Amino acid sequence: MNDNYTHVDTDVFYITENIIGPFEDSDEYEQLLNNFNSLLKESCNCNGICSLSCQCLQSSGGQNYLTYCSDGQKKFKLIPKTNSCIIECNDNCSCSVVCSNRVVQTGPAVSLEIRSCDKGYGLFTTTFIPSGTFICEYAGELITTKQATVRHQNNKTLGKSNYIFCLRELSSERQPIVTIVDPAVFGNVGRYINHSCEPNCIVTPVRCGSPIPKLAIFSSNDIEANEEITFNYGINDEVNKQNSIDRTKCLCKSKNCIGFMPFHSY
Ligand SMILES: C[S@@+](CC[C@H](N)C(=O)[O-])C[C@H]1O[C@@H](n2cnc3c(N)ncnc32)[C@H](O)[C@@H]1O
Repeated sequence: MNDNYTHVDTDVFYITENIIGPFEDSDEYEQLLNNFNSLLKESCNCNGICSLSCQCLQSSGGQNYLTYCSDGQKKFKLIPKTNSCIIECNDNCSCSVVCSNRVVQTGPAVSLEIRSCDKGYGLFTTTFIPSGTFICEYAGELITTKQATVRHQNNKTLGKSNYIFCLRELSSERQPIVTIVDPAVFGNVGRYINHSCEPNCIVTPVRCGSPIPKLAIFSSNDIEANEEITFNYGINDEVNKQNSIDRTKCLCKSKNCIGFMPFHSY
């Protein structure tokens, strides 16, 4: 993976991809570890560049990315879908490493910059980013719901910022799949992305050879140079709009701001 970013503070360790969180004596941890050490069952046996019959694209419910050329370079745009299942070709596939179904695994956009702002640090772009572009992964420690609850409570007690992100999906058998990432101490450049009630990015689960999805951040609008990269930390979370007691004030300054940060439950 091509990722040359570094952290500003020395007490944060740079990782380019998710790592497994601390050992815990629980079934949930055992399952998490098992998934972390497993390979995704989907792979393709295409030759060279994949076509629409590629098994990974078929398992994704169709094409994931549109390929286009800009400034003489091959670029990719996320194709919006009703089902958000994205399976990229991976190390177990026989296709070329430059097949057009490998985007998130190649690493973050190169124009990102960590800057100080009114929310602490924030992530900005130094150049224009078109809508549908892969920005970066939100990578950190993969933790259980129990660990997330403990860490969240500790952060609250100590007045520390919370970095934990919880992604909920439904499997094809309608079973809940929960992925929790904490980049507070071990994380990549994605940990600097702040929340906005009117964001310019979305988080999409993307599977690249592992059953555990990467939390991939894509632009949902065109983003101008020097604009801050944001996503909504609690989209579809109805609790969001409920009482504001004990909630962190939101500083996103958007005209649709609900006034406080999304509620966390794991
Ligand atoms: C994933 S981190 C984002 C980067 C962080 N600002 C930093 O300095 O490292 C999430 C934390 O940033 C702060 N934050 C993010 N979005 C915010 C917003 N819209 N309003 C206020 N604080 C925000 C909160 O402290 C939150 O717990």
